[in-house]
Amino acid sequence: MGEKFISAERPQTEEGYQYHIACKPGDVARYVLLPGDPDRVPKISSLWDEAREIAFHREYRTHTGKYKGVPISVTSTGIGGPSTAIAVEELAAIGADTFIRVGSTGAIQPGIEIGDLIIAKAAVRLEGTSKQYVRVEYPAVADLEVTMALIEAAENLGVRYHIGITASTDSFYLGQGRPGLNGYFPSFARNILDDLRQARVTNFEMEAATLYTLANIYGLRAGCVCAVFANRITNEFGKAGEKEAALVASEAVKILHEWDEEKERKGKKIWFPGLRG
Ligand SMILES: O=P(O)(O)O[C@H]1O[C@H](CO)[C@@H](O)[C@H]1O
Ligand SMILES: O=c1cc[nH]c(=O)[nH]1
Repeated sequence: MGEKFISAERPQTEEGYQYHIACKPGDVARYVLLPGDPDRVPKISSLWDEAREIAFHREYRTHTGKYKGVPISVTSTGIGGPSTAIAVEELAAIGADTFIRVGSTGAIQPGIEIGDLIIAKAAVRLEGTSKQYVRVEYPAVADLEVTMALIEAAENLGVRYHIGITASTDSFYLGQGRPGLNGYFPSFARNILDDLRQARVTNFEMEAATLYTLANIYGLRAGCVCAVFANRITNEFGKAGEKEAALVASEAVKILHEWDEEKERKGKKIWFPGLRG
């Protein structure tokens, strides 16, 4: 990437390499999948027709390739809002406009099993990053098209999925109602899980609220599909559903690409079921 940056306000090199993600214009597709874990990047891109590693800098690992002929990228965000906001800022600056978080999550409602998928139609903003962008009353909502494409992909693939509201936290332990070290569990943390469950929140994870808030502010599209690793009702934990989430997200990109072409042909701003055919 080189070490000479042309601005402190928006650090990038003359070629347009972004300071954190180490990618430049042309390196990523308009559709970018966003797992938290850098190890998930090659697992996701191995499901595509072709892929190559573009960069791996800090927590940001990027692969670009094609899925069923459609240009697609994946960049890991690392854990939490701050690093996710940086990923969105820098990916959008080099041409990405559609994001799908491919995460893991903890389910807090009955009837959701380890390995099931949860598609988040909205996110409770329990993280801090989005609050540095806009007032707390602003909603963190998913894009309608991306969410519909995720649902269609999950249906086509025949996987078990749920649609819900995720709560995105800055803390995996206290913030998600888990006791800390040596049983540290203050009263404000003890009730969080039950309060959110009563409000029909489906799950906990740590990035969707930041992603949705920034996407709406900037006029980008974002959605989220997560594999359930933790069942907070039965106290089970298992790393299942990762491949299914990656397939659903990749397939959703193919669907979105078709819908985007259909919109273009018909001069429409948004895809809706009646447009089909
Ligand atoms: O598996 P990823 O995508 O990292 O997502 C979840 O896993 C991490 C916590 O274990 C947090 O990033 C949370 O959101
Ligand atoms: O319980 C969980 C599992 C995965 N990711 C989270 O943030 N929480």
